[in-house]
Amino acid sequence: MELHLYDSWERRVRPFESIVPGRVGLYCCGPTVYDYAHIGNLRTYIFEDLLRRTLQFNGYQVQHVINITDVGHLVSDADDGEDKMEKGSRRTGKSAWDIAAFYSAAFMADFHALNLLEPETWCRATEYLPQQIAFIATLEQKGYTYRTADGIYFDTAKQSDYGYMARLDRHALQAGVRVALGDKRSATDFALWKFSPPDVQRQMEWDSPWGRGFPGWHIECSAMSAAHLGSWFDIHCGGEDHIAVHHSNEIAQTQACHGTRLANFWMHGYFLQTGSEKMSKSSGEFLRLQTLLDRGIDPLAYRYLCLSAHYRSQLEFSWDGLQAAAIGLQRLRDAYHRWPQGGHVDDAWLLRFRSEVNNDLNFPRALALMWELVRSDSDAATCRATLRAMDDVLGLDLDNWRPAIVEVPEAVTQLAAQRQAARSARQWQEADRLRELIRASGFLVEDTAAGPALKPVLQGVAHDS
Ligand SMILES: Nc1ncnc2c1ncn2[C@@H]1O[C@H](COP(=O)(O)OP(=O)(O)OP(=O)(O)O)[C@@H](O)[C@H]1O
Ligand SMILES: [Zn+2]
Repeated sequence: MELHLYDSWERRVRPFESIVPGRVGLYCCGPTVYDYAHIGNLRTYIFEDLLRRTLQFNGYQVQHVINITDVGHLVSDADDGEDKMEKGSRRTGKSAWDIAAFYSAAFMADFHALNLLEPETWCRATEYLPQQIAFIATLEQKGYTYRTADGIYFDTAKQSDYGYMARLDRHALQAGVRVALGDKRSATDFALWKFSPPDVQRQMEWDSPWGRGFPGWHIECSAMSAAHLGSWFDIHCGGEDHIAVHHSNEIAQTQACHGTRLANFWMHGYFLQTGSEKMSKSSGEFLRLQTLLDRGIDPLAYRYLCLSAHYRSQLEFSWDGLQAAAIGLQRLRDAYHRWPQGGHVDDAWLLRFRSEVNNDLNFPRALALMWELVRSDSDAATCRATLRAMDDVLGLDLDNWRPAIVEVPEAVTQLAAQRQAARSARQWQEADRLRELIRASGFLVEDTAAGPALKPVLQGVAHDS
């Protein structure tokens, strides 16, 4: 099956063809580095990584760009809140520049722990001021901007199809608007350049033809994606919340400046939810990847969990779900490493796998197919080689996994010895009681030909079934 992807612009799954044969330009909106990423944010990057791996699996060379938002993302979409970076600076007592460096590094650590492929380019908004200023100047020349007391704004009334991707009803929106507009002419208008406030010293600010200040959040992505991929490239991604505002505004600016809607395909990852709410930094439970690590959960178990839900459906987080994913991953690793090396990929299985992932990244089905292979009576070496090929797309890094060396506590060793003695004396009930005590201490006893062996519960799960 040829690759088919859902395009939020057309709101349908359609065949994917790259603009330049064999090559794909992919731009993903990156983190705002004022705090740690939560695992909801990370779900979106996992989806984008799966997209990229699927493109590569289909033979495309992918030019992947991710930006780092280190200025201009205001706490409110209405352009009247504080810059998240300056707020983060107050919260931590460090400079905005320092927290940008600190949280970028933390983000990179999460990124690598999830086995996400390194993009060709990371770009920081603060390093692209000339490009953003030039973009705004062109919009001004073309008559799309106006000035207020606090900045330069984009005039959305100049575009009859503003907000098309979100199917925004601008008139209904305007009539129902409750927020103060300030000097804005319309609720959908957005800041391109904000002036530094006269009374507060900003840490991040620059000179511009309009006065000292800083760029709006949306302009950075239009300017940086165009700088690296041109003003018409293949795929632009982000989380579902970006459809209505951030991406609608990127499209509006680019249409005005370059006459394109920036990307041929617009793709969006749906939220990780806690209860009925989006996981977010400001509300609900804020779970970091480190929180999972602290509980002894492998980051790749979270990746596995994300594979089990389609990217266009919301995923409700639960510890039970994550634990089930950890067990599934461990069983897979055990199976993979039990099988001998030296086999050949079974093309028929791989073709079936391809048709699942090529069907708008249907990873839940691809995962099910992979389990069908694991449970099949195919030759073991062939299974290993085929699973290895599938893992190029799944990214579970099966090949590099090694069992952790876990030290068995002395008390557990003693319980195992007592159990062995009970077995020798044919005291089966006592032996079972001791087995349960050992399990409660986090270990399983396996009776092998060489005598009893102790394994940590998670590692031993595969043999339990
Ligand atoms: N709960 C979530 N599930 C999946 N993706 C999310 C979630 N929340 C945000 N995202 C996505 O994460 C990416 C990074 O967003 P960013 O760093 O700007 O955080 P944010 O949107 O400010 O997060 P928050 O709303 O928690 O403050 C974006 O693509 C965004 O759409
Ligand atoms: Zn963006």
